[in-house]
Amino acid sequence: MDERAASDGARAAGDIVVVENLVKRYGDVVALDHFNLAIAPGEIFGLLGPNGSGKTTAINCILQLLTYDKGSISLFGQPMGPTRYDLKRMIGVVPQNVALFEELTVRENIDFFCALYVGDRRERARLVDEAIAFVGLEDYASFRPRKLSGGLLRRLNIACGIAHRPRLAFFDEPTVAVDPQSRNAILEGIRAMNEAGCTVVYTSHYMEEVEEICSRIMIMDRGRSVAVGTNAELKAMVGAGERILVEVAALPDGARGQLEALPHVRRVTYTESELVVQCEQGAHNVGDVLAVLSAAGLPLGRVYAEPPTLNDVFLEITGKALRD
Ligand SMILES: Nc1ncnc2c1ncn2[C@@H]1O[C@H](COP(=O)(O)OP(=O)(O)OP(=O)(O)O)[C@@H](O)[C@H]1O
Repeated sequence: MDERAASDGARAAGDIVVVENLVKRYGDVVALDHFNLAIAPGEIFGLLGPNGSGKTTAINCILQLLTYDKGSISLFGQPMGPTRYDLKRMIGVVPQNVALFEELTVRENIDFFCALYVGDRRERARLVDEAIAFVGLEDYASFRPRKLSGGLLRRLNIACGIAHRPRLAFFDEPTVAVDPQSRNAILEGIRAMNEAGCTVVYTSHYMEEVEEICSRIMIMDRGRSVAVGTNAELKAMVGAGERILVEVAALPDGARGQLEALPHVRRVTYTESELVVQCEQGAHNVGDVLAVLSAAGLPLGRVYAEPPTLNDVFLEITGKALRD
């Protein structure tokens, strides 16, 4: 992995994806607003942002599926353009919406997409077998898509996108509406692909997934990058620490004021019998919080502390939650 100053997302020599000052408008809507992105070979790079933040638009511009108003894109160190089939051949795409042929079986669907890249029939048969095994669809190879559950369809969609063994693969929200078993299979598959040398760009609005598999993460909002770094760097960037949650039937103003006055407390919220105390990084305030509540004579329910999440980072930077 490269040693760039991770928080600024600046480009480095040898980057496999470089996007500079990309602007994309749909009429009056600015979907990408001077968007910059730099990804090193070997990364699993996460694009995390709420619905409408511009993730799909960014990917579709990079792939030249959309025209854009301004900016430049290079892939594998070369300028990308609509007719750069030499570069497109090295790319795999798993689109957000499942795109398959209903009249073809699982194996035939994968073979169809793989044949767009690989002419040799024998080599293709091997690649298709590997892709089927890779997504765990061995028992369904002769099924037609209508016989498959949502999770299995997603796995087939992935196999179609990666059977030709791309050097760079884009996954656009591949786990939306899938069961936990398929979700795990998808994430494990992406990890295995990456370990075999494929650079991965992964979009999601699920922070847990991005935290789990990505080497670096860009947080997007309103068509812009608002922060870039490793999971730990992003959390350190905003100084968010543990969050203490306490079930308590009431929170009198006096107790609230005392909690807010504790030295490392950043924010106190109370809704529907749940008190949430957001602390600064490195602060361990559970004892202090409980002391205030006990002194106020408040009977407590469950008490637990959570480490900071990327939602806390998003909240600190944008003032709103990643998922409303
Ligand atoms: N074809 C289109 N015509 C008009 N506006 C569009 C079109 N596609 C996207 N947009 C708008 O551009 C912005 C970015 O959308 P985009 O789909 O790229 O976001 P996203 O982060 O991928 O969201 P999601 O997670 O919902 O896919 C949004 O405001 C969206 O409404």
